[in-house]
Amino acid sequence: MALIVKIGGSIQKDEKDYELIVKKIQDFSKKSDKIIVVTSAIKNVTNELISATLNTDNSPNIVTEIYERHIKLLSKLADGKEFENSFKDISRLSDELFRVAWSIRVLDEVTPRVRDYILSFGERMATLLLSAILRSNGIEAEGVITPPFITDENYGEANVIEDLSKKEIMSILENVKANVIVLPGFIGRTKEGRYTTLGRGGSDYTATLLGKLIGLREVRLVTEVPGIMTGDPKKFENAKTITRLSLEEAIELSQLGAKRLHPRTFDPVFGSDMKVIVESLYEDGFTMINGECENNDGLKGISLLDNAKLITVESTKIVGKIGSAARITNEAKEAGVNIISISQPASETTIQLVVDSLSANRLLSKLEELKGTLVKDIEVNDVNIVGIVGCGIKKKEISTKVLSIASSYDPLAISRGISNVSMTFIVNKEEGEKLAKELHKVIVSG
Ligand SMILES: Nc1ncnc2c1ncn2[C@@H]1O[C@H](COP(=O)(O)OP(=O)(O)O)[C@@H](O)[C@H]1O
Ligand SMILES: N[C@@H](CC(=O)OP(=O)(O)O)C(=O)O
Repeated sequence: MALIVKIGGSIQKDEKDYELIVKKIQDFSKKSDKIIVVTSAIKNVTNELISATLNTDNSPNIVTEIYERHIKLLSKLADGKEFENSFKDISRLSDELFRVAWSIRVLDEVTPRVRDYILSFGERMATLLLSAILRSNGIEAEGVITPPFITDENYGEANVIEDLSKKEIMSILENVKANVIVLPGFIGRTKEGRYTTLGRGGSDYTATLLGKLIGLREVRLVTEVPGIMTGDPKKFENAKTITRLSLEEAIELSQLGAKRLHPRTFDPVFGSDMKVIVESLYEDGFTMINGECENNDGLKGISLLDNAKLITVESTKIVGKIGSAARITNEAKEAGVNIISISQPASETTIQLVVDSLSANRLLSKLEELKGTLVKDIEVNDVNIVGIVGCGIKKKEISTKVLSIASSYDPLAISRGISNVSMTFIVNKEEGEKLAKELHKVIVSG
């Protein structure tokens, strides 16, 4: 039976990492006759390519540095004919990237389509590098740099057209005879062949969606942390690995930002018996995601989003007026701003939206235009979003405990997530970390 193994960007930074990746693929090869490796861009490359699109003056320097990093790794980890051939392939791709970098420098303009084209080089170069390293270590591997998915033209967050993508993938599988196939995560292309991206963290989603389309039972997401943990280990010192998550819990945690997973990572698992395992390259420990809530499930994990704004739109003109909320949310759509949370009291005198701080100004300038007609006042507050996830929260004694802790932080809004397995609290910016840490203590102490 084939297996999908996703290799994250966090674990592709130096020679040692690649030695461990080779070993991991060799171990999997003993158990599976076909391995589909999905790779992310190497560490930090997507961020650097994004910065090239934002600082166009510096873009040729940024892409030169990216090229040199790939070649340095290749020269350390591949030799002879393998080095020569892959050096040529990576250089050819980099020439193309370099030409685009110069074009955006001259034009000083980057459309969403060009941005995705530029980002696509990260995963494509990583595919060439990783497959060359695997071959140099005696693994029969082939890299295919054409994205496996056909998508719509929603650049930056493209939607996969599943039936066309399935045909594409089946034809790749038929044509590639090697035991190990390396494919680029995160990217797709339109029917016309233009590059698209699936959204940040999209390689995890590539892996699970490939699993669904091929009909596989197991997808492994290999990263730098030993699974999905009770909290981000960089923020919560005593965070522990969560051994098992039901599908609903995993969906809630990924939506709330855990392990920087793409929010749709677990959608493909619905209605299938596929299990997803998140594991570390460096240490033991993993999280298994599959199945439904179990009776003894308690609280599992916490997330803290610490860069959000609460926008309160006030007006008596909203009261009882059909379509008011739609007008306001439409402004967000027009401004290209994702609404993280939305609420309205039954008196209908306010509508509250929580959005990412970085995009808040775009929405605010649109809402200002409604002043005098639909909107009377607009208030803006810096807030944190604290989410707690676990099937156990369905139990009254557990939800009461969580609510009693949260109530002492005077939450501005409280909401519940899918199948009732999460609670989210919007609190003032200064309170978020304290509340998250107190709730995390409850999770860790069991
Ligand atoms: N609940 C969590 N469990 C594990 N890691 C988390 C969690 N929340 C945030 N993270 C962060 O996610 C990082 C791994 O995600 P990412 O850098 O995207 O890995 P990769 O590149 O391997 O996909 C970790 O270093 C960790 O700091
Ligand atoms: N390289 C893309 C896609 C991805 O999933 O990366 P990673 O596996 O390193 O999170 C990003 O940074 O968004």
